[in-house]
Amino acid sequence: MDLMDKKNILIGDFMPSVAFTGNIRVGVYQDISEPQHAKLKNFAIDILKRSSGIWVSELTSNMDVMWDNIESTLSGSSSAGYIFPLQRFLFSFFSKTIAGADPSRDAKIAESGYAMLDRWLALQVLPTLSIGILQPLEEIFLHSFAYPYFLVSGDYNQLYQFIKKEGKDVIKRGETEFGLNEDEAIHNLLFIMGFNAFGGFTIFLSGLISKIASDQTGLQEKLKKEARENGGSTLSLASVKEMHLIQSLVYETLRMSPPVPLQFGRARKDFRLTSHDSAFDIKKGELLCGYQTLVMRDPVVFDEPESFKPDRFAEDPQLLDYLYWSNGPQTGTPSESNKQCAGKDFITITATLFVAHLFRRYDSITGNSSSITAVQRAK
Ligand code: HEM
Repeated sequence: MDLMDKKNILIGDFMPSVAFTGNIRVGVYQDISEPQHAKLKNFAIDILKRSSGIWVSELTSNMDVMWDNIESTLSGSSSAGYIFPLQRFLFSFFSKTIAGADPSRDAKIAESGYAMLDRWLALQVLPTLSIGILQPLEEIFLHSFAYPYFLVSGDYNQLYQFIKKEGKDVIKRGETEFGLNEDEAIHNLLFIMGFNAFGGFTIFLSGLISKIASDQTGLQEKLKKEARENGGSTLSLASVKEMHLIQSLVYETLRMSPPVPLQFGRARKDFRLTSHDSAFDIKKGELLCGYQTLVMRDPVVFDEPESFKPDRFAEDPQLLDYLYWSNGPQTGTPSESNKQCAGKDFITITATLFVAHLFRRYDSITGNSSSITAVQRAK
């Protein structure tokens, strides 16, 4: 971090208006040199630690709602789209674990909270997203201007009021233990919950479900065996330590398809950037972009880098030093002195439990990148 300044460049040199976050620059946009970054990062890390007691029970109960929903659609149709059921599950799960707020206490939020977040997210990232429309039309019509906040202000205000009312305990801790004011605590909570957690997991888990559901190599049998023979009769955070193949599958999915593939940094000073075989002179103030999808397919590090090998990391755990999806190595520790994802460990644990729970519930699932076409309940 002594080389790179991360101020205001989460998604490149374009930054959405701070109106989207209550006119506050939330922690993710702050560089470690800014005093507020440490408070906000420690707040985020603390939230996760404190919710560890309810994490697994909330995860499994909300997942059951999601799978029930998908099964009920499948009972009357040949396929069931899973993106919206997945997002409903994520919204409810993260509201409770991150903000301590129960959506079932607010009918409108319980019904549409996930869609409100989708609209709020879309307007912020659309100017930087490639959605594959014929060029130059995409540049002209989608990427040439920032979208105004007023289009989603109604949604955001409702989410704000929901967190303010139902997330009182977490907000109070932000105030008393991390020196935040009420507004800073709420807007940062909403950002962590909505942008980082909900946004990141929507991309990550849809990719993971798709990979598993479309597999033709016999992987499901192996995952099922491990999920049922290890980790105790009730899943817990500790179960993950006994599920080496499922964990490795999760890492391999993050290696091949990092949910946040681009990372940006502005050079604090002149320096020389070296790779295995080249060197580049970087000038102070230049904006660098790291493309994780390429970095994590480095043939010098990874054997057959373009092949998806679910047991790759179980076979060679030292490769975790080169797994960078969280803006730092998987063996690193997120802290106030770096910009590594605060949720790094919870994310891989959560995804491992997601797969373990799936194979305790089902013998097999079939589907593609958006739909489930068949499930077979565990016999
Ligand atoms: C699959 C889900 C997730 C992915 C892929 C992901 C990925 C990332 C990445 C790549 C960054 C660095 C961004 C940058 O500065 O360029 C980041 C930062 C961050 N993430 Fe995550 N994240 C996920 C979920 C979460 C969750 C559940 C939390 C909950 C606490 C979280 C909290 C944060 C925070 C607070 C930062 C900013 C760190 C800082 O300012 O030092 N993320 N995340």
